[in-house]
Amino acid sequence: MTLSLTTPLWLIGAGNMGGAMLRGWIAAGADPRQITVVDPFVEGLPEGVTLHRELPADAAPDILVLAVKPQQMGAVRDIFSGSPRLLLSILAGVETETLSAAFRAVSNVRVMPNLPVSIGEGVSALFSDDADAATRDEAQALIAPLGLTEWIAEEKLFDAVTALSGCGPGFLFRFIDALAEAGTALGLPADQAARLATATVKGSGLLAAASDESASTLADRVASPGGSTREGLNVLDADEALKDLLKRTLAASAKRNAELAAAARS
Ligand SMILES: NC(=O)C1=CN([C@@H]2O[C@H](COP(=O)(O)OP(=O)(O)OC[C@H]3O[C@@H](n4cnc5c(N)ncnc54)[C@H](O)[C@@H]3O)[C@@H](O)[C@H]2O)C=CC1
Ligand SMILES: O=C(O)[C@@H]1CCC=N1
Repeated sequence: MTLSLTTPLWLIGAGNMGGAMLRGWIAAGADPRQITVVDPFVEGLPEGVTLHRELPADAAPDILVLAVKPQQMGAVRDIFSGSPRLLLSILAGVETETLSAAFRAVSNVRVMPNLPVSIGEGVSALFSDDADAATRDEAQALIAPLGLTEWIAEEKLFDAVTALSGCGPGFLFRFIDALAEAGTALGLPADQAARLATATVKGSGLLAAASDESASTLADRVASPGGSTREGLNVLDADEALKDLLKRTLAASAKRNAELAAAARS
């Protein structure tokens, strides 16, 4: 899916996530000359992108993508005098009402992307309660080249999608590390175990995405009756150990998003 920017886009904050979206957009064909970044510290931006260390006084962005940390939103709001037509915010836990009061955009769309957007394989959840159909289509066209996009019906579910797909890559990277370490504990060289673990997660994810069968059925296909996968699954399934661990993991992330929202409201 290619991206053609028809209007200039301003990206405020190009760190881990803003930078990943920027790379994803340019890889998808966006003209870097249509993109302006405002970031006091970022280095190594793609060629052709305009960089300002601070927001110029006469800046009047049409599309503003806000990608600073929630705790940095106040500093951006205080120097921002214009009213963008469309605000896309990726700030975890900062609600539409807070964004709308701070930036006075005509339309506000919350987006929760994840890190694989940099290679067009991300997941982005979107929510808006004030964008009309054409503006929602515009937001969708901007985000869809970065991977799967899903509109969320209620803003209260945003903390849940943030925990699942926004934070999810962090949990999966940890899983890859743990899988590799477990292989090393059985005697494999560490670098080889890391390659095997990474490729196993990659291939399994691709297969799950391409298959009509559920992940649960696919797990059963790996587990031959009386074989060794079943013995391993029995460990993960005992007392729902893995399910319980992930429920607690996502609940902790969702709780933190709610705390960030409360802090941003005040
Ligand atoms: N890292 C991730 O995987 C994800 C992050 N997010 C959201 O993305 C936002 C940014 O997170 P990260 O990229 O991880 O943080 P980060 O710290 O890597 O990036 C923040 C960027 O903002 C810049 N910045 C700081 N003050 C600024 C200002 N006044 N004006 C302009 N730029 C300023 C910093 O120099 C930095 O480059 C957060 O709100 C987070 O909730 C959302 C989904 C996933
Ligand atoms: O850790 C964070 O707060 C952000 C939100 C989703 C992923 N990273």
